[in-house]
Amino acid sequence: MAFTSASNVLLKNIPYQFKDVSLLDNRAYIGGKWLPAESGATFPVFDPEDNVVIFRVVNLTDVEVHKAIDAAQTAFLTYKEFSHRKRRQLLHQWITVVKENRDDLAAICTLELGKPITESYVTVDYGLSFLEWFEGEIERLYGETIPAARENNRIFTTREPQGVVAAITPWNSPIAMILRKVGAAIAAGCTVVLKPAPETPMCAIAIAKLFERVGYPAGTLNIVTGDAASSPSIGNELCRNKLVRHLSFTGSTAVGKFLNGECGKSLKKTSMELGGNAPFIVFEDADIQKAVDGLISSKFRSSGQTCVCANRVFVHRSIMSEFAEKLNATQQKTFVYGSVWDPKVNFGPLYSSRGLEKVQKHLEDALANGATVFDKTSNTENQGPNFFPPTILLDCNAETMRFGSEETFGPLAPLVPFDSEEEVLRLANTYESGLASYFYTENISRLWRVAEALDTGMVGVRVGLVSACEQPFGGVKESGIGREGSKFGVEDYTDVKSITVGI
Ligand SMILES: NC(=O)c1ccc[n+]([C@@H]2O[C@H](COP(=O)([O-])OP(=O)(O)OC[C@H]3O[C@@H](n4cnc5c(N)ncnc54)[C@H](O)[C@@H]3O)[C@@H](O)[C@H]2O)c1
Ligand SMILES: O=C[C@H](O)CS(=O)(=O)O
Repeated sequence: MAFTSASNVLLKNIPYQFKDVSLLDNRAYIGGKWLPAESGATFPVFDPEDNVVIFRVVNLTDVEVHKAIDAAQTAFLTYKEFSHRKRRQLLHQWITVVKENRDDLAAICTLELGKPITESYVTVDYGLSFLEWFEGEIERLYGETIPAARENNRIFTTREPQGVVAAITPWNSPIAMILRKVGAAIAAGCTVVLKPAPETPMCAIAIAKLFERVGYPAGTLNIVTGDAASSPSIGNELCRNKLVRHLSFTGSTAVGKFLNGECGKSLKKTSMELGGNAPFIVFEDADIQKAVDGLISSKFRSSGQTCVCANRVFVHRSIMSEFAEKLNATQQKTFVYGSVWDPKVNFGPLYSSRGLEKVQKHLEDALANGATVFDKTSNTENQGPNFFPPTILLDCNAETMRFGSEETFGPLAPLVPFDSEEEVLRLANTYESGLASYFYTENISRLWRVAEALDTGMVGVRVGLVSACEQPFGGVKESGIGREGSKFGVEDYTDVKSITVGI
């Protein structure tokens, strides 16, 4: 297998040869220029497989962020005059270059996130599906004519792009999260200042490298890299600068609440895609193997590191032992471990030691409060420092154990017994989050009752995966504001203007 350092940016040899090394850049992208931090500061990016530093990326402050916002505003004044047809044609070109560089993008995702390479291709294709959906939406951003009460008036509406969007994205599924957010804003006619997660900045930089090859005005997309948690001036600038019309955040509920509050001071529009704590309910009349397959695809996807992963697994007491047996047998047959560069491997490490610590704390807490581990997952030896195997817990209680009120974000499947529909709906709806929920039943009346009763933005019925470009993605309660993907995702970056004409 060829071992090569793709450029002086990549600080580690990997078993992959980049086709286009120009995608590997460690600088910020502002006003169409690739720039270092004015302070010269950089921050490290680690390989989750072995905690080795693989990149050092520029670490900006509000100084550069302010310049990026100015560049985005200047670009907006030009870009907003482009016809919808021209915007669609440009987006189609971006889609084409992303497709042409799919292999390198998947490799960068595997490098930064420790995602098995096959899963990285899935996340690139998932991100592409959003761009393709948004391309179709651009020329459907219709207005309306409205019958006026006053006879000599005529009223019509238009949908207008809001302007500069500040976008902040998380480390998990970085390519998809960036394209789902930035693609919608660009399709709507807005310009963007993107602050990617410090764990996966190179995915954002590579996407910007490809964006740059299309004929957008300089400053339409800007990338400001930095560890905003330890350098709050970045977030302060994005929240306070009055040229920013919309702050679109995907990340933890705690940070989302903070940013939403800050944006409230200048009454910015915000989109918030926050944390979840998905209940996964298996009723006594469910097809048990289908429910097991659904849980495998929800709970263990991306090693449990998605916002829509099942977090609390409620199983009717009468089928608990059969369900647990089938779940363990199925997960032992499903997962292949080893190097994330091996296309046969489908289960990778957690994204960092911080992620590992959180899952370990949830496991220890559950065991200390009466839970027991069901069997031991086989053949997981000799995995890296951030590896945590798929783990099934029995005798769990969602009201007394931490997983019941905190997002685990790892491959821990706590099975909680329940006895009635009323009890499980009360348990499912107690938590402040309301992103996704799932349930399995073969009873059609129960299907409608429970789908309508679950207090989440998205419900999966006899499926463990709800995410798709055509589906409005988002939560209620403390899981967020607004929807991404679908037609709603693009409309969220437009304002409806009403025009009344006297004749
Ligand atoms: N609802 C969704 O669509 C969705 C999708 C993916 C992840 N998530 C959630 O994201 C979380 C995991 O991602 P994470 O660990 O990157 O979350 P995080 O909130 O720690 O960070 C998310 C982003 O916010 C930035 N950030 C952190 N503090 C900031 C501040 N003070 N000012 C400005 N920016 C700041 C980070 O640098 C990163 O870019 C989980 O809770 C998961 O549920 C939600
Ligand atoms: O982790 C959060 C993602 O939005 C989940 S998904 O990749 O969209 O299913």
